[in-house]
Amino acid sequence: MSDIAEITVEDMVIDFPVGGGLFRKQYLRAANGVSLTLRAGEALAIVGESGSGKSTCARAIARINMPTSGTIRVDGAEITDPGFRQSQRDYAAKVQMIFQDPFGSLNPVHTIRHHLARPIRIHAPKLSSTEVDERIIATLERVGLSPAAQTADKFPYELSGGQRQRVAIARALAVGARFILADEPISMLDVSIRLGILNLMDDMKRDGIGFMYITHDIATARYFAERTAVMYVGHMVEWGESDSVTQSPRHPYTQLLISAVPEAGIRKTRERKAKKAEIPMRTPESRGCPFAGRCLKVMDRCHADMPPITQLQEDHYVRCHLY
Ligand SMILES: Nc1ncnc2c1ncn2[C@@H]1O[C@H](COP(=O)(O)OP(=O)(O)OP(=O)(O)O)[C@@H](O)[C@H]1O
Repeated sequence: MSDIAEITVEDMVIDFPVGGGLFRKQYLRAANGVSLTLRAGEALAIVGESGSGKSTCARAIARINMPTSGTIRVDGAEITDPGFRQSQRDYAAKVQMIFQDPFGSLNPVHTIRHHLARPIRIHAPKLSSTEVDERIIATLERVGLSPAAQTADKFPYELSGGQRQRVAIARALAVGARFILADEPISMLDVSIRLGILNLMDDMKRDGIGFMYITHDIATARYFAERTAVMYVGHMVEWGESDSVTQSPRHPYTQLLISAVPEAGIRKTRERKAKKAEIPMRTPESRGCPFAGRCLKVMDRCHADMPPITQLQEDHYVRCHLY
């Protein structure tokens, strides 16, 4: 299977059934009209609070969730199309997810060697035992876990959180991942080691790996990702080049996220500018801007109509009736 250059999501909607009666099912709309592109060698950060649909979108790209509508294309070929040529196994090798809790995805009774050998054998059954071992050692070295031979013989509990996340990254690389969907990969790690993981992933971009970097933290999005998309309850509200989105945020929700970032040397966060309100649950029947209930600049039409997309700069877009 050839390398993937681009994964494009267009107008993706994902509904989950959440109850209702026999004749009238109720659905939660976890993603609505999501369109984004992941490119080899680049990172796209998806930023938003809990429940904004970030993981749901990543799971759809990993083919764990099926979109209700919309398309996901890999170099132009639609992955939900029955004629899609790549097998599920090939695709799973090239597009891998890593998660917040690296310990959760590692079995405490097996060594790191076992954790890497198993997926390599599944995805490359023709390799000899020596070749499998060589690949394990090379990959552990690639992610900075040296001496690799010693690390390979360790059990997950003998590694720090940061080292475990490196093992998770190694496992993705070992089977030939070209895109990594990283779901809050540093949020459970000690602050002192977060930067090391971000730098490793940054380094991997130079080898052509593309990232979807899911985070609550817009400050790290700017540090690591070339492009940033801000999501609120299933909707992309602002997106584009990370510097532009984070330095000139235009959507009131992006402005709120930025205002919550503590400035260097200042302990207190700046005053948050938004109404206190419950994060709404969207359904297929919901109308208007999802942020209307919290927005200080809300207008009548915000409750009635979803704002159209406005292009602010070459690579900076917003969905807000103010523009
Ligand atoms: N399988 C499911 N069935 C029903 N609802 C779901 C399912 N998966 C996700 N949801 C709902 O979809 C919405 C989006 O969830 P999702 O996990 O994608 O958000 P998130 O932005 O990744 O949040 P977090 O940062 O907490 O991981 C939430 O309201 C969640 O409860």
